[in-house]
Amino acid sequence: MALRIYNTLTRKKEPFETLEPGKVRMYVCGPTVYDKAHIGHAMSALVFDIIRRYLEYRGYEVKFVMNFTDVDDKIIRRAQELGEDPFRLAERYIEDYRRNLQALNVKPATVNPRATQEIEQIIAMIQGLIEKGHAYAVNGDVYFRVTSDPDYGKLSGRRLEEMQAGARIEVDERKEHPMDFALWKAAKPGEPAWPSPWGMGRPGWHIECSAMNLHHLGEQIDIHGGGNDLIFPHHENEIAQSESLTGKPFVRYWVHNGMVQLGGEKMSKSLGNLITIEEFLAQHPADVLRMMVLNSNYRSPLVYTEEVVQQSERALERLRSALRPALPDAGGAPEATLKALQAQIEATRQGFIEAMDDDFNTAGALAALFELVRAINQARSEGATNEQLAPAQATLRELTGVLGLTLAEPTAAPSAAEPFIDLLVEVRTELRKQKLWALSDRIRDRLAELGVILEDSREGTTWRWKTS
Ligand SMILES: Nc1ncnc2c1ncn2[C@@H]1O[C@H](COP(=O)(O)OP(=O)(O)OP(=O)(O)O)[C@@H](O)[C@H]1O
Ligand SMILES: [Zn+2]
Repeated sequence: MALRIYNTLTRKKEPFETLEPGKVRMYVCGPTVYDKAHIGHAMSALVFDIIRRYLEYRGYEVKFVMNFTDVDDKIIRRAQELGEDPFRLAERYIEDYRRNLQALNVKPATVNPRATQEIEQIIAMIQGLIEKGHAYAVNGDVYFRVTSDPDYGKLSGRRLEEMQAGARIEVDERKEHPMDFALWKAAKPGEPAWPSPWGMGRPGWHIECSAMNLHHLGEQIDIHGGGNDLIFPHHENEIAQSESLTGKPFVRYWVHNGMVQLGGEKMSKSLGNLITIEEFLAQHPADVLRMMVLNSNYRSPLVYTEEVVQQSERALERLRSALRPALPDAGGAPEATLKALQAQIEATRQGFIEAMDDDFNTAGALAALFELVRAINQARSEGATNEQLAPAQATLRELTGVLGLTLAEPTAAPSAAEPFIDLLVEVRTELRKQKLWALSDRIRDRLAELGVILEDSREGTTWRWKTS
Protein backbone atom coordinates (compact mmCIF):
# COMPACT_ATOMS: atom_id res chain seq x y z
CA MET A 1 0.00 0.00 0.00
CA ALA A 2 1.17 3.45 -0.75
CA LEU A 3 0.22 6.83 0.59
CA ARG A 4 -2.79 8.48 -1.00
CA ILE A 5 -3.72 12.11 -0.51
CA TYR A 6 -6.96 13.92 -1.26
CA ASN A 7 -6.16 16.67 -3.74
CA THR A 8 -8.53 19.65 -3.74
CA LEU A 9 -7.51 20.38 -7.33
CA THR A 10 -8.69 17.05 -8.72
CA ARG A 11 -11.25 16.37 -5.97
CA LYS A 12 -10.02 12.85 -5.46
CA LYS A 13 -7.51 10.78 -3.52
CA GLU A 14 -4.36 10.29 -5.53
CA PRO A 15 -1.21 8.21 -4.99
CA PHE A 16 1.51 10.38 -3.52
CA GLU A 17 4.47 10.83 -5.83
CA THR A 18 7.03 13.49 -5.13
CA LEU A 19 8.81 15.66 -7.67
CA GLU A 20 12.14 14.44 -6.36
CA PRO A 21 12.40 10.91 -4.93
CA GLY A 22 12.44 10.86 -1.13
CA LYS A 23 11.99 14.61 -0.78
CA VAL A 24 8.90 16.66 -0.05
CA ARG A 25 8.60 20.38 -0.66
CA MET A 26 5.75 21.63 1.45
CA TYR A 27 4.29 25.10 1.98
CA VAL A 28 1.57 26.10 4.43
CA CYS A 29 -0.11 29.50 4.60
CA GLY A 30 0.65 30.98 7.99
CA PRO A 31 -1.16 33.67 9.91
CA THR A 32 -1.62 37.35 9.33
CA VAL A 33 -0.13 38.56 12.58
CA TYR A 34 -2.29 41.24 14.14
CA ASP A 35 -3.86 39.46 17.08
CA LYS A 36 -3.58 36.45 19.35
CA ALA A 37 -3.98 33.11 17.60
CA HIS A 38 -7.09 31.03 18.28
CA ILE A 39 -7.99 27.34 18.28
CA GLY A 40 -8.80 27.53 14.54
CA HIS A 41 -5.25 28.59 13.73
CA ALA A 42 -4.03 25.86 16.04
CA MET A 43 -6.03 23.24 14.14
CA SER A 44 -4.43 24.25 10.86
CA ALA A 45 -0.95 24.18 12.41
CA LEU A 46 -1.62 20.79 14.04
CA VAL A 47 -3.04 19.19 10.89
CA PHE A 48 0.03 20.07 8.85
CA ASP A 49 2.38 19.16 11.70
CA ILE A 50 0.79 15.69 11.81
CA ILE A 51 1.09 15.34 8.02
CA ARG A 52 4.69 16.43 8.10
CA ARG A 53 5.58 14.08 10.97
CA TYR A 54 3.95 11.18 9.17
CA LEU A 55 5.82 11.92 5.93
CA GLU A 56 9.04 11.93 7.93
CA TYR A 57 8.09 8.65 9.57
CA ARG A 58 7.58 7.22 6.07
CA GLY A 59 11.16 8.20 5.27
CA TYR A 60 10.74 11.46 3.38
CA GLU A 61 12.97 14.42 3.93
CA VAL A 62 10.53 17.30 4.29
CA LYS A 63 11.33 20.92 3.63
CA PHE A 64 8.53 22.70 5.43
CA VAL A 65 7.89 26.38 4.81
CA MET A 66 5.31 28.42 6.71
CA ASN A 67 5.09 32.15 6.15
CA PHE A 68 4.12 35.09 8.31
CA THR A 69 2.08 37.80 6.63
CA ASP A 70 3.51 40.77 8.50
CA VAL A 71 2.23 43.63 6.37
CA ASP A 72 -1.46 43.87 5.57
CA ASP A 73 -4.51 46.14 5.86
CA LYS A 74 -5.58 44.44 9.07
CA ILE A 75 -2.17 44.91 10.69
CA ILE A 76 -2.03 48.56 9.68
CA ARG A 77 -5.54 49.23 10.97
CA ARG A 78 -4.89 47.52 14.29
CA ALA A 79 -1.60 49.39 14.72
CA GLN A 80 -3.37 52.68 14.12
CA GLU A 81 -6.03 51.81 16.70
CA LEU A 82 -3.38 50.98 19.27
CA GLY A 83 -1.08 53.84 18.30
CA GLU A 84 1.69 51.30 17.79
CA ASP A 85 4.25 50.91 15.03
CA PRO A 86 2.86 48.24 12.63
CA PHE A 87 6.21 46.42 12.43
CA ARG A 88 6.43 46.27 16.22
CA LEU A 89 2.88 44.97 16.39
CA ALA A 90 3.58 42.25 13.81
CA GLU A 91 6.79 41.29 15.60
CA ARG A 92 4.93 40.88 18.89
CA TYR A 93 2.38 38.56 17.36
CA ILE A 94 4.99 36.54 15.47
CA GLU A 95 6.70 35.87 18.79
CA ASP A 96 3.34 35.05 20.31
CA TYR A 97 2.55 32.61 17.49
CA ARG A 98 5.91 30.90 17.77
CA ARG A 99 5.43 30.46 21.53
CA ASN A 100 1.98 28.99 20.95
CA LEU A 101 3.22 26.50 18.34
CA GLN A 102 6.04 25.44 20.60
CA ALA A 103 3.62 24.91 23.48
CA LEU A 104 1.50 22.80 21.11
CA ASN A 105 4.51 20.60 20.29
CA VAL A 106 4.44 21.68 16.63
CA LYS A 107 7.82 21.07 15.01
CA PRO A 108 9.49 24.30 13.90
CA ALA A 109 9.33 24.98 10.16
CA THR A 110 12.47 24.65 8.07
CA VAL A 111 11.95 28.28 7.08
CA ASN A 112 9.51 30.95 8.30
CA PRO A 113 9.73 33.65 5.64
CA ARG A 114 8.08 37.00 6.27
CA ALA A 115 6.52 39.17 3.60
CA THR A 116 8.48 42.26 4.65
CA GLN A 117 11.75 40.40 4.15
CA GLU A 118 10.87 39.22 0.65
CA ILE A 119 10.02 42.52 -1.03
CA GLU A 120 12.77 42.15 -3.61
CA GLN A 121 11.51 38.72 -4.74
CA ILE A 122 7.93 39.97 -4.77
CA ILE A 123 8.80 42.93 -7.00
CA ALA A 124 10.78 40.69 -9.36
CA MET A 125 7.82 38.37 -9.68
CA ILE A 126 5.40 41.20 -10.41
CA GLN A 127 7.78 42.56 -13.03
CA GLY A 128 7.93 39.15 -14.67
CA LEU A 129 4.14 38.99 -14.79
CA ILE A 130 3.91 42.45 -16.36
CA GLU A 131 6.50 41.51 -18.98
CA LYS A 132 4.51 38.44 -19.92
CA GLY A 133 1.27 40.39 -20.23
CA HIS A 134 -0.33 38.91 -17.10
CA ALA A 135 -0.36 42.11 -15.08
CA TYR A 136 -0.69 45.87 -15.57
CA ALA A 137 0.13 48.97 -13.57
CA VAL A 138 -2.31 51.83 -12.96
CA ASN A 139 -1.43 54.87 -10.86
CA GLY A 140 1.02 53.04 -8.63
CA ASP A 141 -1.13 49.91 -8.22
CA VAL A 142 -0.47 46.71 -10.13
CA TYR A 143 -3.24 44.23 -10.94
CA PHE A 144 -3.24 40.66 -12.16
CA ARG A 145 -5.13 40.29 -15.44
CA VAL A 146 -7.42 37.31 -14.83
CA THR A 147 -8.52 37.10 -18.46
CA SER A 148 -4.89 36.32 -19.40
CA ASP A 149 -5.14 33.01 -17.51
CA PRO A 150 -7.37 30.48 -19.29
CA ASP A 151 -7.27 28.18 -16.21
CA TYR A 152 -8.43 30.79 -13.74
CA GLY A 153 -10.93 29.15 -11.36
CA LYS A 154 -9.69 25.58 -11.70
CA LEU A 155 -8.97 25.06 -7.99
CA SER A 156 -12.24 26.42 -6.65
CA GLY A 157 -14.25 25.10 -9.59
CA ARG A 158 -15.62 28.54 -10.45
CA ARG A 159 -15.83 30.05 -13.89
CA LEU A 160 -14.92 33.63 -14.46
CA GLU A 161 -18.28 34.48 -15.98
CA GLU A 162 -20.11 32.99 -12.98
CA MET A 163 -17.94 34.83 -10.50
CA GLN A 164 -18.65 38.05 -12.25
CA ALA A 165 -22.40 37.42 -12.43
CA GLY A 166 -22.68 35.91 -8.95
CA ALA A 167 -20.79 38.44 -6.90
CA ARG A 168 -21.84 42.00 -6.43
CA ILE A 169 -18.54 43.58 -7.17
CA GLU A 170 -17.87 47.25 -6.77
CA VAL A 171 -16.99 48.82 -10.06
CA ASP A 172 -13.40 49.93 -10.00
CA GLU A 173 -12.53 52.13 -12.95
CA ARG A 174 -8.87 51.27 -12.75
CA LYS A 175 -9.36 47.55 -13.24
CA GLU A 176 -9.79 45.96 -16.66
CA HIS A 177 -11.91 43.18 -15.20
CA PRO A 178 -13.78 43.17 -11.88
CA MET A 179 -12.00 39.97 -10.76
CA ASP A 180 -8.52 41.39 -11.38
CA PHE A 181 -6.72 41.49 -8.03
CA ALA A 182 -3.94 43.64 -6.61
CA LEU A 183 -0.34 42.49 -6.75
CA TRP A 184 1.04 45.82 -5.55
CA LYS A 185 -0.75 48.58 -3.66
CA ALA A 186 0.29 52.22 -3.91
CA ALA A 187 1.18 53.66 -0.51
CA LYS A 188 -1.33 55.77 1.39
CA PRO A 189 0.05 58.44 3.73
CA GLY A 190 1.40 57.03 7.00
CA GLU A 191 1.45 53.42 5.80
CA PRO A 192 4.52 51.21 5.58
CA ALA A 193 5.88 51.38 2.02
CA TRP A 194 8.81 50.25 -0.10
CA PRO A 195 10.22 51.74 -3.30
CA SER A 196 9.27 49.91 -6.48
CA PRO A 197 9.22 50.54 -10.25
CA TRP A 198 5.60 51.72 -9.73
CA GLY A 199 6.36 54.08 -6.88
CA MET A 200 6.20 53.62 -3.10
CA GLY A 201 3.87 50.84 -2.09
CA ARG A 202 3.43 47.40 -0.56
CA PRO A 203 2.67 43.90 -1.79
CA GLY A 204 -0.78 42.33 -2.01
CA TRP A 205 -1.40 39.24 0.08
CA HIS A 206 -1.61 36.63 -2.71
CA ILE A 207 1.66 37.51 -4.43
CA GLU A 208 3.57 37.12 -1.15
CA CYS A 209 2.86 33.42 -0.99
CA SER A 210 3.71 32.85 -4.66
CA ALA A 211 6.99 34.72 -4.26
CA MET A 212 7.95 32.94 -1.03
CA ASN A 213 7.19 29.57 -2.62
CA LEU A 214 9.39 30.38 -5.58
CA HIS A 215 12.19 31.72 -3.40
CA HIS A 216 12.30 28.95 -0.81
CA LEU A 217 10.99 25.88 -2.63
CA GLY A 218 11.26 26.56 -6.36
CA GLU A 219 8.87 26.70 -9.31
CA GLN A 220 7.10 23.48 -8.41
CA ILE A 221 6.22 22.07 -5.02
CA ASP A 222 4.69 18.85 -3.72
CA ILE A 223 2.18 19.94 -1.09
CA HIS A 224 0.50 23.27 -0.50
CA GLY A 225 -1.62 23.51 2.61
CA GLY A 226 -3.95 25.89 4.38
CA GLY A 227 -7.49 26.13 5.68
CA ASN A 228 -10.31 25.55 3.20
CA ASP A 229 -11.36 29.16 3.72
CA LEU A 230 -8.31 30.04 1.62
CA ILE A 231 -9.23 28.04 -1.51
CA PHE A 232 -10.84 31.09 -3.02
CA PRO A 233 -9.54 33.62 -3.73
CA HIS A 234 -6.14 33.17 -2.05
CA HIS A 235 -5.01 29.83 -3.45
CA GLU A 236 -6.75 30.34 -6.77
CA ASN A 237 -4.76 33.53 -7.14
CA GLU A 238 -1.51 31.88 -6.07
CA ILE A 239 -1.94 29.34 -8.86
CA ALA A 240 -2.74 32.06 -11.39
CA GLN A 241 0.36 34.07 -10.45
CA SER A 242 2.84 31.20 -10.20
CA GLU A 243 1.74 29.26 -13.26
CA SER A 244 1.39 32.35 -15.45
CA LEU A 245 4.99 33.23 -14.64
CA THR A 246 6.66 29.82 -14.92
CA GLY A 247 4.35 28.02 -17.35
CA LYS A 248 4.61 24.92 -15.13
CA PRO A 249 2.12 23.23 -12.80
CA PHE A 250 2.75 24.91 -9.45
CA VAL A 251 1.52 22.41 -6.84
CA ARG A 252 1.13 18.61 -7.00
CA TYR A 253 -1.26 18.24 -4.04
CA TRP A 254 -3.50 20.94 -2.63
CA VAL A 255 -4.39 19.96 0.93
CA HIS A 256 -7.00 21.88 2.93
CA ASN A 257 -8.09 21.54 6.54
CA GLY A 258 -11.69 22.03 7.64
CA MET A 259 -12.73 24.85 9.95
CA VAL A 260 -13.03 24.87 13.72
CA GLN A 261 -16.55 26.00 14.47
CA LEU A 262 -17.86 27.52 17.65
CA GLY A 263 -21.52 28.34 18.11
CA GLY A 264 -22.37 27.16 14.60
CA GLU A 265 -19.87 29.39 12.78
CA LYS A 266 -16.23 29.40 11.77
CA MET A 267 -14.10 30.47 14.72
CA SER A 268 -12.67 33.80 13.62
CA LYS A 269 -11.27 37.06 14.77
CA SER A 270 -13.80 39.04 12.80
CA LEU A 271 -16.80 37.25 14.36
CA GLY A 272 -15.23 37.31 17.82
CA ASN A 273 -16.37 33.73 18.60
CA LEU A 274 -12.97 32.54 19.62
CA ILE A 275 -10.92 30.81 22.28
CA THR A 276 -7.26 31.78 22.09
CA ILE A 277 -4.59 29.09 22.18
CA GLU A 278 -3.33 30.68 25.39
CA GLU A 279 -6.74 30.44 27.04
CA PHE A 280 -7.07 26.82 26.01
CA LEU A 281 -3.60 25.87 27.26
CA ALA A 282 -4.24 27.55 30.61
CA GLN A 283 -6.96 24.94 31.15
CA HIS A 284 -5.73 21.84 29.33
CA PRO A 285 -2.47 20.13 28.33
CA ALA A 286 -1.48 20.58 24.67
CA ASP A 287 -2.16 16.89 23.95
CA VAL A 288 -5.89 17.51 24.45
CA LEU A 289 -6.13 19.88 21.48
CA ARG A 290 -4.04 17.59 19.31
CA MET A 291 -6.25 14.68 20.30
CA MET A 292 -9.32 16.67 19.22
CA VAL A 293 -7.78 17.06 15.79
CA LEU A 294 -6.69 13.41 15.63
CA ASN A 295 -10.14 12.19 16.63
CA SER A 296 -11.79 13.96 13.70
CA ASN A 297 -11.20 14.06 9.96
CA TYR A 298 -8.83 16.85 9.01
CA ARG A 299 -10.98 17.91 6.05
CA SER A 300 -14.23 18.10 8.04
CA PRO A 301 -15.38 20.90 10.30
CA LEU A 302 -14.34 20.45 13.93
CA VAL A 303 -17.20 21.57 16.13
CA TYR A 304 -15.78 22.79 19.42
CA THR A 305 -17.79 21.76 22.49
CA GLU A 306 -16.99 20.84 26.10
CA GLU A 307 -18.12 17.33 25.21
CA VAL A 308 -15.45 17.04 22.51
CA VAL A 309 -12.80 18.30 24.92
CA GLN A 310 -13.81 15.70 27.50
CA GLN A 311 -13.80 12.95 24.88
CA SER A 312 -10.21 13.85 24.04
CA GLU A 313 -9.23 13.84 27.69
CA ARG A 314 -10.69 10.36 28.09
CA ALA A 315 -8.92 9.09 24.97
CA LEU A 316 -5.60 10.42 26.26
CA GLU A 317 -6.16 8.88 29.67
CA ARG A 318 -6.75 5.56 27.96
CA LEU A 319 -3.52 5.82 25.94
CA ARG A 320 -1.59 6.72 29.09
CA SER A 321 -3.10 3.78 30.96
CA ALA A 322 -1.05 1.45 28.75
CA LEU A 323 2.20 3.03 29.88
CA ARG A 324 1.68 2.16 33.54
CA PRO A 325 4.26 -0.26 34.99
CA ALA A 326 3.64 -3.93 35.75
CA LEU A 327 1.65 -4.91 38.83
CA PRO A 328 3.78 -5.06 42.02
CA ASP A 329 3.45 -8.85 42.28
CA ALA A 330 3.87 -9.52 38.53
CA GLY A 331 5.37 -12.96 38.02
CA GLY A 332 5.12 -13.17 34.22
CA ALA A 333 2.15 -13.57 31.87
CA PRO A 334 1.19 -16.88 30.24
CA GLU A 335 2.93 -17.72 26.96
CA ALA A 336 -0.27 -17.37 24.90
CA THR A 337 -0.87 -13.85 26.23
CA LEU A 338 2.67 -12.79 25.36
CA LYS A 339 2.27 -14.20 21.87
CA ALA A 340 -0.96 -12.29 21.43
CA LEU A 341 0.77 -9.12 22.62
CA GLN A 342 3.61 -9.63 20.15
CA ALA A 343 1.12 -10.20 17.32
CA GLN A 344 -0.76 -7.07 18.30
CA ILE A 345 2.42 -4.97 18.03
CA GLU A 346 2.69 -6.01 14.39
CA ALA A 347 -1.02 -5.63 13.71
CA THR A 348 -1.09 -2.16 15.24
CA ARG A 349 1.87 -0.91 13.28
CA GLN A 350 0.30 -2.21 10.10
CA GLY A 351 -3.14 -0.80 10.93
CA PHE A 352 -1.58 2.53 11.82
CA ILE A 353 0.24 2.78 8.49
CA GLU A 354 -2.76 1.62 6.50
CA ALA A 355 -4.99 4.24 8.09
CA MET A 356 -2.49 7.08 7.76
CA ASP A 357 -1.73 6.09 4.18
CA ASP A 358 -5.41 6.58 3.42
CA ASP A 359 -5.34 10.38 3.29
CA PHE A 360 -4.09 10.69 6.89
CA ASN A 361 -6.99 8.90 8.53
CA THR A 362 -5.90 9.75 12.06
CA ALA A 363 -9.08 8.41 13.68
CA GLY A 364 -8.34 5.03 12.08
CA ALA A 365 -4.73 5.23 13.27
CA LEU A 366 -5.95 5.87 16.83
CA ALA A 367 -8.25 2.86 16.60
CA ALA A 368 -5.20 0.72 15.80
CA LEU A 369 -3.38 2.21 18.80
CA PHE A 370 -6.30 1.45 21.12
CA GLU A 371 -6.10 -2.20 20.10
CA LEU A 372 -2.52 -2.20 21.35
CA VAL A 373 -3.60 -0.44 24.56
CA ARG A 374 -6.12 -3.19 25.18
CA ALA A 375 -3.53 -5.93 24.61
CA ILE A 376 -1.00 -4.25 26.92
CA ASN A 377 -3.50 -3.76 29.73
CA GLN A 378 -4.68 -7.35 29.33
CA ALA A 379 -1.12 -8.68 29.55
CA ARG A 380 -0.43 -6.55 32.63
CA SER A 381 -3.52 -7.82 34.41
CA GLU A 382 -2.36 -11.35 33.64
CA GLY A 383 0.95 -10.74 35.38
CA ALA A 384 3.24 -9.47 32.59
CA THR A 385 6.49 -8.04 33.94
CA ASN A 386 7.89 -4.65 32.98
CA GLU A 387 10.30 -6.38 30.66
CA GLN A 388 7.48 -8.25 28.96
CA LEU A 389 5.46 -5.07 28.53
CA ALA A 390 8.36 -2.96 27.30
CA PRO A 391 8.37 -3.70 23.53
CA ALA A 392 4.63 -3.02 23.19
CA GLN A 393 4.90 0.14 25.27
CA ALA A 394 7.84 1.31 23.17
CA THR A 395 5.78 0.81 20.00
CA LEU A 396 2.91 2.76 21.52
CA ARG A 397 5.25 5.60 22.46
CA GLU A 398 6.82 5.60 19.03
CA LEU A 399 3.54 5.73 17.10
CA THR A 400 1.85 8.27 19.38
CA GLY A 401 5.05 10.29 18.89
CA VAL A 402 4.55 10.16 15.12
CA LEU A 403 1.21 11.86 15.74
CA GLY A 404 2.98 14.43 17.93
CA LEU A 405 1.41 13.36 21.23
CA THR A 406 3.64 13.59 24.31
CA LEU A 407 1.42 11.54 26.65
CA ALA A 408 2.85 13.56 29.52
CA GLU A 409 0.90 13.17 32.74
CA PRO A 410 -1.26 16.24 33.23
CA THR A 411 0.05 18.30 36.12
CA ALA A 412 -2.35 20.39 38.10
CA ALA A 413 -1.93 23.97 37.01
CA PRO A 414 -0.46 26.05 39.86
CA SER A 415 -3.52 28.24 39.68
CA ALA A 416 -5.75 25.28 40.58
CA ALA A 417 -3.80 24.71 43.81
CA GLU A 418 -3.69 28.29 44.94
CA PRO A 419 -7.02 28.57 46.77
CA PHE A 420 -6.15 25.45 48.75
CA ILE A 421 -2.76 26.83 49.75
CA ASP A 422 -4.47 30.03 50.85
CA LEU A 423 -6.82 27.94 52.96
CA LEU A 424 -3.96 26.04 54.63
CA VAL A 425 -2.17 29.28 55.41
CA GLU A 426 -5.35 30.65 56.97
CA VAL A 427 -5.79 27.54 59.13
CA ARG A 428 -2.15 27.69 60.20
CA THR A 429 -2.51 31.32 61.25
CA GLU A 430 -5.39 30.25 63.48
CA LEU A 431 -3.29 27.38 64.94
CA ARG A 432 -0.45 29.81 65.70
CA LYS A 433 -2.86 32.13 67.50
CA GLN A 434 -3.80 29.16 69.66
CA LYS A 435 -0.07 28.40 70.14
CA LEU A 436 -0.40 24.96 68.55
CA TRP A 437 3.18 25.19 67.30
CA ALA A 438 3.78 21.54 66.44
CA LEU A 439 0.78 21.40 64.15
CA SER A 440 1.52 24.75 62.52
CA ASP A 441 5.14 23.73 61.89
CA ARG A 442 3.98 20.51 60.34
CA ILE A 443 1.85 22.43 57.85
CA ARG A 444 4.83 24.67 57.03
CA ASP A 445 7.19 21.71 56.53
CA ARG A 446 4.77 19.67 54.46
CA LEU A 447 4.06 22.63 52.19
CA ALA A 448 7.81 23.18 51.80
CA GLU A 449 8.12 19.59 50.59
CA LEU A 450 5.49 20.40 47.97
CA GLY A 451 7.44 23.45 46.83
CA VAL A 452 5.50 26.12 48.70
CA ILE A 453 7.51 28.48 50.88
CA LEU A 454 5.79 30.30 53.75
CA GLU A 455 7.13 33.56 55.10
CA ASP A 456 5.93 34.79 58.48
CA SER A 457 6.14 38.43 59.39
CA ARG A 458 4.36 40.81 61.73
CA GLU A 459 1.84 41.59 59.00
CA GLY A 460 0.93 37.93 58.65
CA THR A 461 2.01 35.02 56.49
CA THR A 462 2.64 35.11 52.75
CA TRP A 463 3.56 32.24 50.48
CA ARG A 464 5.36 31.71 47.20
CA TRP A 465 6.33 28.84 44.92
CA LYS A 466 9.90 27.71 45.47
CA THR A 467 11.82 28.69 42.34
CA SER A 468 14.24 26.24 40.71
N1 LIG B 1 -11.57 28.57 12.36
C1 LIG B 1 -10.54 28.04 11.71
N2 LIG B 1 -10.41 26.70 11.63
C2 LIG B 1 -9.37 26.13 10.98
N3 LIG B 1 -8.38 26.82 10.37
C3 LIG B 1 -8.46 28.18 10.41
C4 LIG B 1 -9.53 28.85 11.08
N4 LIG B 1 -9.32 30.18 10.94
C5 LIG B 1 -8.19 30.35 10.25
N5 LIG B 1 -7.65 29.14 9.91
C6 LIG B 1 -6.42 28.88 9.16
O1 LIG B 1 -5.29 29.38 9.88
C7 LIG B 1 -4.29 29.84 8.96
C8 LIG B 1 -3.88 31.27 9.27
O2 LIG B 1 -4.99 32.07 8.98
P1 LIG B 1 -5.13 33.64 8.88
O3 LIG B 1 -4.21 34.40 9.72
O4 LIG B 1 -5.32 33.99 7.46
O5 LIG B 1 -6.49 33.62 9.67
P2 LIG B 1 -7.70 34.49 9.42
O6 LIG B 1 -8.54 33.82 8.39
O7 LIG B 1 -7.26 35.91 9.27
O8 LIG B 1 -8.36 34.32 10.82
P3 LIG B 1 -9.72 35.00 11.17
O9 LIG B 1 -10.71 34.41 10.21
O10 LIG B 1 -9.89 34.60 12.59
O11 LIG B 1 -9.49 36.47 10.97
C9 LIG B 1 -4.91 29.68 7.56
O12 LIG B 1 -4.45 28.47 6.98
C10 LIG B 1 -6.39 29.62 7.85
O13 LIG B 1 -7.08 28.91 6.85
ZN1 LIG C 1 -0.80 31.96 1.39
